[in-house]
Formats: sequence, C-alpha cells, structure tokens
Amino acid sequence: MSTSHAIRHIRITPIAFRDPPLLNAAGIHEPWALRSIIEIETASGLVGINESYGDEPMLDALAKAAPALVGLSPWALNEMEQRVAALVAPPVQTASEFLGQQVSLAPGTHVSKTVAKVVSAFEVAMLDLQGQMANAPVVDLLGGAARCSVPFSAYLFYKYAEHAGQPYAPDAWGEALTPQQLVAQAQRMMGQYGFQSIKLKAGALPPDEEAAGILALAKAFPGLPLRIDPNANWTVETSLRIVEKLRGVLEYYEDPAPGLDGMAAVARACEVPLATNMVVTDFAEFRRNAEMGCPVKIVLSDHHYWGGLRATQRLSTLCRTFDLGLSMHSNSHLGISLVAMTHLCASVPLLTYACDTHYPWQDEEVIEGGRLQFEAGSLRVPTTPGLGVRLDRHALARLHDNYLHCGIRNRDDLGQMRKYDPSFDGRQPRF
Ligand SMILES: O=C([O-])[C@@H](O)[C@@H](O)[C@H](O)[C@@H](O)C(=O)[O-]
Ligand SMILES: [Mg+2]
Repeated sequence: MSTSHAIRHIRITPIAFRDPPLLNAAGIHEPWALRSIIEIETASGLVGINESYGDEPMLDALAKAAPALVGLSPWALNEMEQRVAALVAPPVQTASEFLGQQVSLAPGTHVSKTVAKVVSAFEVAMLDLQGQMANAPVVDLLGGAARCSVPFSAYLFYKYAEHAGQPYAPDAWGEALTPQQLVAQAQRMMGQYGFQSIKLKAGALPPDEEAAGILALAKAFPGLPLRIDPNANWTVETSLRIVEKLRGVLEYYEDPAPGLDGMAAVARACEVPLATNMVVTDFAEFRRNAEMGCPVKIVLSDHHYWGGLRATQRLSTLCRTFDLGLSMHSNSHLGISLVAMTHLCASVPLLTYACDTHYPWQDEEVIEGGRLQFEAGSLRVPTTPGLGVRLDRHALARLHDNYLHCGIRNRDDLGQMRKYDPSFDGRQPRF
C-alpha cells in the first residue's frame, strides 16, 4: 500500500431512511428522508467520511466537484474550497457584463449557497482524514474542546399517526395534534433523552392552537426553556398577537414572520429575542442583519450550509463581535451529521443555547455501533481520532437500497400534504 495520503478516490452514496409524518409550514414529511454519504479515500487506504443533503441538485453538485479533490492532500482545505468554487460556481463576470444583465451574482445567491454546501460536505470528510493522520479528534483540529459534552433540545412536532398510503408500519410516537398529545410526546422524548429545553415546530396548525400547545408544555415542564418555530408562516400581526399570549414563557422566538423586514417589524414590538435559520443563512445575510441594527439576535447556524465547521467558527467570531447568540439548526439526519455538529459545538466557546436535532425522529443508523447515546440531553464529544465514528457498510448498503426503491429524489413536503388534502395550497404566510 502507498504511504502517500494524497486523495485518490471519492464515493458519494445516496441513502434514504424512514422519517415520520411530521407537520410543518410547508406541509408534511414524506416517508423517506434523503441524505448523501461522502467517503474520501487516500492512496494510503485511509477513508474520511461525512453526511450531507441527498436531493438531486446536491448529488449533481457533489459529483461535479468531486474530481477537484483527486491528488489533493487532506490538509489542503483552502485549496479544496477554491477548486470546488471554480467547478460549481460559474466564472465571475466583469462589472460591465454584470450591469447589462438581469442576473444577480451577489453573495447569498443560489450558486454561493451550493458552493458552501459542497465545501462543507468535503471539508468534514477531510477533517476526519486529518484526525486519523494526526491521531487527534476533529475537535482538537478546531482548536480544542471548550466543553466536553454538547447540549441538545427536544424537538417536538405536530404529527399524524401514519403516512398516507402506509408504506411501512406506523412509528411508535402516534398522533400529536392536541396540547395533551404534544405534552405526551414531550414526556416520552424527555424520558428517553433527558433534554433540558424544548422546541416546538409550529406553522402547521392554527396559531392559537399552537400557542395552547406551548402553554400546556410550560405547565407540564415548569421552568424549562421553550421555543416555538413557525418557519415564517405567520404574518407580523399574528406573530405579535401570539407572542403576547406566550408572555414570560419563551426562551427565544424562531422565525415567526417572513423575511428580514418581517422579522425586524416583529423585533420592534417584541421583547423576546428573535432567532433564525431562515433569514441569516450566509455571511451576506449576516451583514444585512447587522446593517439593520440586528433585529435577529440569535443565529441558528448549520455547518451543512454555512460552508463547514471552520466557516461556522468564523460565524461564531462575528456573532461575538455583534453581541449575538449562536446555536444550531437541524434537518432530518443520521449520526455522522450529529457527531460532526458535536465536534463543532464543542470547539465554539460561544454556544448560547442547546442545539436542535431531529435525531429522536430517526430509528435507523449508518454508523458502526448503532445509535448515538445522549446523557441528560447532551452528547459526549468523541476523543478518538477523526470524527470518532465509522461507516457500517451493511447499513450503508441497506439505506442505499431504500434510496433506490423509495421513488423520492427531492424533498416535497407540499406534494406529500396534498395526498392528505388535495386542496392544500402551501400559501405562506398562511396564518
Ligand atoms: O424538518 C422540518 O420539518 C423542519 O421544519 C426543517 O425543515 C427546518 O429546516 C428546521 O428544522 C427549522 O428549524 O426551521
Ligand atoms: Mg427553524
């Protein structure tokens, strides 16, 4: 075997895993959630792994960018970023070309977001390789642990008992459409994971019903920090009316109204700090929030689309400079994403709130040893080299087979909701 650690081969494997019928502002989760598993292999036979989005545009972008890595050292993250940007982004136009066209190449547009996602997908796998080579956990490559475990929050959803068409047996969580069912869901999740704070995904039922849900949770879990996230499905007026009902109860108010202007209008009349994973999603949007006097006070980052673990560390420095809070957003994911997030959060001194995770909603895994174990709502930061988790190849083959047969290639919560209610129009803000 060669002693060179140059990157020789990149494998991208799309997978699908069971996902419950969770309601949100867009509609409802489909029976299968998609992810991609990234493997970067060196000439010496080491394999660095990662997990990212698995929709078709992401798979196309990963495939387009993968050749850029061949021959690179796993340490060459800056070079990787440049090569990926050159392959995924179109060539930069001159000012005169730009002025003559109706196109926007400003940061924050679709292309720069795609570059950030691809860079992140490769960066984490390269950090995993670096850790194996240096015999150090990823958190040490990021400057060392500021905490030895990372707190997560219970992430509650309104949900149906089963998927339309019943593609497999119903999940164990049952229906949650009333305050009582929501409290039962929370009790079950807290009992299993020991979380110390609660987030409710809102924007699905009429807002007063969702406010009643939060008030029932406040009564059932006195003193526990609570958050609500309607994903911008409420008007400014509704947002202000509901936050008044929830006076004294919320830790923060996540994306109540659409757009940074909508959030600013809510912020002007509301004392609860606003958090977002919708209107500050890249550095250009961060700048706009700062220029507006920071109506958003808490940035919910996500290394999968902010450009990786190091980019999120840079974001944390900015948050500290502007006196903003920082925590983490989540989508349906498995253990590799969770462990990458854990290394990152351990390395960021400024982590002001427990992070989101969809993990309790998944019952499948792609890593050896099965599901990661929480202690009192927190995950211990691995101390073994790299990410500290390895691919279970049998599980990978099974989840890839799910992908081949599930028939889903892009997430479509709106289309899925129309299977239950053909008149559902997905209009936003709906309330
Ligand atoms: O999984 C969902 O339904 C969530 O609504 C997700 O898509 C959001 O991106 C996310 O969890 C959020 O906090 O907005
Ligand atoms: Mg959110």
